[in-house]
Amino acid sequence: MLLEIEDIHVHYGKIEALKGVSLQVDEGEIVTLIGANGAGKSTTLKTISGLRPLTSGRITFDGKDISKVPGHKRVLLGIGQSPEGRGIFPGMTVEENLHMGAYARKGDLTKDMAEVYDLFPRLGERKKQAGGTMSGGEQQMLAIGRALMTKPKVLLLDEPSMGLAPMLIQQIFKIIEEINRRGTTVLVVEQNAQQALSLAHRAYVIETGKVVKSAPAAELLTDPEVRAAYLGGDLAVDEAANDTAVDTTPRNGQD
Ligand SMILES: Nc1ncnc2c1ncn2[C@@H]1O[C@H](COP(=O)(O)OP(=O)(O)OP(=O)(O)O)[C@@H](O)[C@H]1O
Repeated sequence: MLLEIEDIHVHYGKIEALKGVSLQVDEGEIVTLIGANGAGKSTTLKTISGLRPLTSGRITFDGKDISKVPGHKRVLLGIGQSPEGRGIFPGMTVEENLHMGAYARKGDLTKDMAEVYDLFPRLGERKKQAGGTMSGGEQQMLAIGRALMTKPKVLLLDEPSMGLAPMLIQQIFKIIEEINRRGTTVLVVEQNAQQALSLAHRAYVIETGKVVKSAPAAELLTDPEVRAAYLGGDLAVDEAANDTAVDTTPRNGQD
């Protein structure tokens, strides 16, 4: 197992945001964490990357207890995060932003930069453009590219689809799949449960700071409770809607 979180409790002042979350990520997997606003998804990722301290519980990464390891050292161990809201450096060019991702590494970055440009040709076309002048989708690509420059064993993605047009969402999810195919384990937090469950191997559902379900992602796509809460309806309703959509029989006098 690459990453294991055991019974973590996390507070913001007196508010307990995580009330005993446990989850595991195996090497090579794409795992997703879905849940409503405020459920604790982002907090879980921030706690894994070391941006939030644990009140109690344990995080083990690559066989090592990292619960008390500071965030900048977790990056060196192989935990890379693309944060919610992207957090790129707006005044720096695309190229400079990518270099920042690798600031703690020595050696020639040419090959790694080329790999990011291969995944995101759009970034390659815009190496000298300031990050802050890029479109939302391009900034999302840049944030993921920058996280990849840390050479992570696990890539943590917080809401990669946020604020993007449907076509771009498809594109970003395809790229995440390709990043995983090339060998990086992925833990992705998403509001867009349909997309996330279609992409991931396994999924956890989190509600008010607790994991309430975990299963293969494909199973959750047809789980009635998950459908009702996160996928906008139950399967029977969707199937009925599909039947109507493919029914091309002319209706006399109605067209
Ligand atoms: N900086 C903060 N200070 C105080 N409370 C916070 C802070 N950040 C998050 N919280 C609270 O912790 C809980 C979990 O928030 P979190 O951002 O992890 O949820 P989320 O599932 O990622 O939601 P969203 O999808 O809306 O981003 C919420 O009740 C939230 O209000």
